[in-house]
Amino acid sequence: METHRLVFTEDLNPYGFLFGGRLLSWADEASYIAANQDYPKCRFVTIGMDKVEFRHSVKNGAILTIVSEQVRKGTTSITYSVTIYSSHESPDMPIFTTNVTFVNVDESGNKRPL
Ligand SMILES: CCCCCCCCCCCCCCCC(=O)SCCNC(=O)CCNC(=O)[C@H](O)C(C)(C)COP(=O)(O)OP(=O)(O)OC[C@H]1O[C@@H](n2cnc3c(N)ncnc32)[C@H](O)[C@@H]1OP(=O)(O)O
Repeated sequence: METHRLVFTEDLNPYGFLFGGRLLSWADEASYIAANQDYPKCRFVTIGMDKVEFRHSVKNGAILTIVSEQVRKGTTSITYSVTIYSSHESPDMPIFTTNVTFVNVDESGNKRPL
């Protein structure tokens, strides 16, 4: 699944670049939407995100492309890779990558098979 975000002033940190927490939130949300589309009957919560590194600062006005793809299916969990590109950088050079894992839970919050 591919989605986009436009970086606004309210997304920036005090130095004038995109706040890292906002990027993590968008990565989580995009992969959640992908998982929800792939498994519409499941109720997913995020259990973990792999190591994250911020090696490219992102400026105001950048259009981000967020690509989420399923990379692993377990018993109760599902993992999505998230790759983010910026319109201010080369189109073949991601500015951020990680994996996000979700667990399928019941109405009481207990894990259950996919
Ligand atoms: C009525 C109204 C309806 C409204 C409808 C609205 C719909 C609109 C919804 C929007 C919603 C957005 C959703 C956002 C997503 C959150 O923001 S969720 C909020 C943050 N997350 C949480 O609160 C989850 C808290 N964690 C937990 O409750 C428990 O850890 C869980 C999830 C029940 C799992 O139980 P556990 O005993 O800790 O799990 P455990 O057996 O260790 O591992 C379970 C699986 O996870 C894997 N795993 C464990 N740790 C890790 C790790 N660190 N990394 C990767 N995998 C791991 C295990 O390998 C295992 O996989 P399987 O082999 O079964 O496939």
